[in-house]
Amino acid sequence: MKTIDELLADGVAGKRVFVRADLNVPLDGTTITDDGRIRAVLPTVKALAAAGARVVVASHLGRPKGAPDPAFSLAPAAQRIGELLGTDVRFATDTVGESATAAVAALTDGQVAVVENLRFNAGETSKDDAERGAFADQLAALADVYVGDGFGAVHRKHASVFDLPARLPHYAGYLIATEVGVLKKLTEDAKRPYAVVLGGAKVSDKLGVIDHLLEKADRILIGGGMAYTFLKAQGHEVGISLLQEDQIPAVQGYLKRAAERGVEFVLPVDVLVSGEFPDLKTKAPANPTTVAADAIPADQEGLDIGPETRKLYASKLADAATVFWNGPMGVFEHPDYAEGTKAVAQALLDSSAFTVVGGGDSAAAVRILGFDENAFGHISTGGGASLEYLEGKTLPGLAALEN
Ligand SMILES: Nc1ncnc2c1ncn2[C@@H]1O[C@H](COP(=O)(O)OP(=O)(O)OP(=O)(O)O)[C@@H](O)[C@H]1O
Ligand SMILES: O=C(O)[C@H](O)COP(=O)(O)O
Repeated sequence: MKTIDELLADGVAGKRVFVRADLNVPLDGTTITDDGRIRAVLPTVKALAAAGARVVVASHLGRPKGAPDPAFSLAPAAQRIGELLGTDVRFATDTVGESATAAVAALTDGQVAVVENLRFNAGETSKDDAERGAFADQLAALADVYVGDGFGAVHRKHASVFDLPARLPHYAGYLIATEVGVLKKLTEDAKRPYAVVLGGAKVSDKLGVIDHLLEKADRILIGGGMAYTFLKAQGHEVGISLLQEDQIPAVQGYLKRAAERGVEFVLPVDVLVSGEFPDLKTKAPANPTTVAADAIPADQEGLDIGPETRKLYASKLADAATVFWNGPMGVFEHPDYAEGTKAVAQALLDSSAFTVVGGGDSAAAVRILGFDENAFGHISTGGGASLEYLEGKTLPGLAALEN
């Protein structure tokens, strides 16, 4: 993989450089609640701008349906980049249309433009190679060089991640180089005991990694939305909790293999439940009830791990030498459901393990809950991406940079 340092050494002054970032940040309306992913790509943007490149930053945000949707505009992210750089940043109100073409044409050496959400275009995420390719052609017209630095999206075979680098000279940015360096160490040389904590909401995306982790980890702790598919697989009722029904046989297989291999699977023993999802805007008191994990009422939803589970998980992490954590333990955005995530973060800090926290929401949770991000070994900007890397899968966005 060629890195941005080689590009800088060759000289980029006057060249239009397309930076594929992951600016998929959590938003409360138009307010960014955690700008970690924006700060993570700044070293690349700054270095290019300082070298006189005309920088075109592009990203997805959320999962709009292939058409413009103001709720997913990148405008707040563009503004934040400008604030952090201390310069004016142009914002194009489309991705490859008139506004983008004009914004890029108006760039002078060292200036930065941000184009609108890549996923406002159906071609970005299309499964059809030709449709994706056609969109990649339009993106390619905006630039002379491609720098891949959206680590959080490298597991997506999307036009800007996979097809565009094939059309332009391409390099890996600083963030991708750092992320890959740390995760490589984890796959090749994890000190034992190696504990993995999995939670979050993108359950179907993330269950598959367990198959691989059964070969690598000594302990697997399950929380967040993922826990309920495991509890159901053990024969417990989970009420209206998040459930991946079609994965139950696979999960039963994981539990069986773990027992055979001596890998310890740790599941919640108690959970916080409620009849309704909390209001994340008003943060009105949710008054959850604590119930045993095998006694979730039919009309209730599990939204955080309970106090006994918090203690149990802390004890299972205390003597670990390596911990990889992906996915919050509960709906941490609401204070009544943040204790499980806080307890795991604290346990990581209390242990002397090398700790890697992976995932946009997990990293945001750590910072929003007031922990010092520098106290962790590494905070990865990629959730699904870091898990698929650990699985040993070929990631389209990395493969494209290697070719
Ligand atoms: N029990 C639960 N029920 C529903 N949602 C939950 C539950 N526990 C956690 N969540 C939600 O999971 C979300 C984060 O999950 P996600 O899988 O996206 O994490 P991530 O890996 O850190 O992020 P990403 O994959 O986007 O980088 C949070 O918004 C949180 O509210
Ligand atoms: O949040 C993430 O994990 C990345 O930004 C990728 O987003 P996606 O899961 O919507 O592709």
